[in-house]
Amino acid sequence: MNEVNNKVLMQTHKLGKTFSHGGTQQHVLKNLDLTLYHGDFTIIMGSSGSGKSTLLYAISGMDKPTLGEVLFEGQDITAMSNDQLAIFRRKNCGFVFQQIHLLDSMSVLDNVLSSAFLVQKDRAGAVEKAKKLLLDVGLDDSIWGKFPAQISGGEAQRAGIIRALINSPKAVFADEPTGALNSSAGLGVLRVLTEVNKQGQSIIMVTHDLKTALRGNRILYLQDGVVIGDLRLSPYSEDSGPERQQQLQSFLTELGW
Ligand SMILES: Nc1ncnc2c1ncn2[C@@H]1O[C@H](COP(=O)(O)OP(=O)(O)OP(=O)(O)O)[C@@H](O)[C@H]1O
Repeated sequence: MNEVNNKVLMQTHKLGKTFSHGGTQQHVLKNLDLTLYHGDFTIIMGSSGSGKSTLLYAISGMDKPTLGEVLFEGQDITAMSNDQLAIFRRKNCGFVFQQIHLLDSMSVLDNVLSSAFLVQKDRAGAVEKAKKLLLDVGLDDSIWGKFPAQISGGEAQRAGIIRALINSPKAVFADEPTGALNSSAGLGVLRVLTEVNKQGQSIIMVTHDLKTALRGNRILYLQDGVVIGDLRLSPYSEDSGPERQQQLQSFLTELGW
């Protein structure tokens, strides 16, 4: 499916983000014109401080850019009020961060349902969907009633992903989602993301890690707030050959990664 994705999910026009530190201005994103497509697993790479997270927050409506526009399916989200943005995000976006913040006072299932009930009117349907998705990521009913303090980091991250997916968002935004996990838990998380992307879920993910980036079918490379590289790869599969890794490695090496 991913090879022919050409339906525009979002576009940025002359996107800019500037932070002020005392009297000094830091231009972190500079005049970015970018088009992202439905169904893609888009990876954002680049050196530390190049503006990856800032870009992710600006295009997902988590933060307001200083200049320019972000059009999400043609709708200018930069023109929205904070209240409109909050509703927009709830309906259209799922978020997965390095540190998953499940609510400590709620069980795993209730954490997922707390997101679902904000949007979905059919409560019984939402419960059924939550259980199915949790099962799909290997979290069975022995986990559903547990509290965050009683589960592992990998289990919490998978529950966090289901919370991000429960409202069938148009885009999932992930910032180093495996960064805090050991390699086997990280692999579990990547498998889930790969699987939902195969089913058509658009994902935009920031990562430093080559193995993680290999999951994507489009790699954007950011340097000093500008996209200087844009690579298309075939969709990931478990038996993707070494050429795919070689292709990504050469792309990154050429850009000075
Ligand atoms: N809220 C903020 N206030 C002030 N400066 C910020 C803020 N957020 C980010 N910055 C600055 O913007 C620059 C880019 O930060 P950003 O987190 O986007 O980079 P990154 O590429 O994601 O880095 P890393 O790979 O290290 O996470 C950094 O110099 C950072 O200090």
